[in-house]
Amino acid sequence: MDSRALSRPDGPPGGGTTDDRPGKQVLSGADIARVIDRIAHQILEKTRGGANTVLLGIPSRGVPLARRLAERISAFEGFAMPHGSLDVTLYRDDLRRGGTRPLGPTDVPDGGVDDRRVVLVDDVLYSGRTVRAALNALYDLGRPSQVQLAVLVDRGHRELPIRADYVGKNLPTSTTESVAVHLSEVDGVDAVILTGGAS
Ligand SMILES: O=P(O)(O)OC[C@H]1O[C@H](OP(=O)(O)OP(=O)(O)O)[C@H](O)[C@@H]1O
Ligand SMILES: O=c1cc[nH]c(=O)[nH]1
Repeated sequence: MDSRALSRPDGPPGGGTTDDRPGKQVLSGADIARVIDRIAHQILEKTRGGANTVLLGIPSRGVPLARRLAERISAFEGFAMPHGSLDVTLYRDDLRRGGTRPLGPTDVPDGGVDDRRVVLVDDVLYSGRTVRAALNALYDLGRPSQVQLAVLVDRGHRELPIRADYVGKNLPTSTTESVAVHLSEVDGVDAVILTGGAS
């Protein structure tokens, strides 16, 4: 994510942030909670009640999102939804372009990924390069029966033939804008902020 703007979770809906920094709040904390509930229901519908399914979040913010989805699915259906994390750092296509990135956690639930449906979870879908890296990382762990993708925000501008199965919010953006997802587990607040664009 891009962290150039911050806002408290329940700022003015649809516009303005609750502090002085630039950016437009496109999802409040309450909006994010509703979106997670919706995606949790959609996952249940498209996975025959979550059968043989594992949620794997892509660090950083995909991990708490996967955990929240699993918690909501467990609350709705009364079973423990397996969830974990999948680091993609070593599979990124920009590794040789310099800069260092800390490794994130890979934590696969008991039973692994072989012959199971894996739902990858991330906060933002943009070029699709992170998801490409996640697919390579995943297939080094095993052979899932199916892979699906859930994202909180799809901002367009794909550079690879990748699409999400579950989208919290489709957000048309320009390439000069940035989408910053803030989650309480990482950032202390829940909000999605759009920054940048033509000045
Ligand atoms: O579709 P893409 O063009 O790959 O962009 C989307 C990715 O960019 C952000 O991650 P980032 O690499 O900024 O790391 P972070 O999750 O640690 O913030 C975001 O969390 C997605 O994973
Ligand atoms: O705007 C963007 C683009 C990629 N990743 C993000 O988190 N935000």
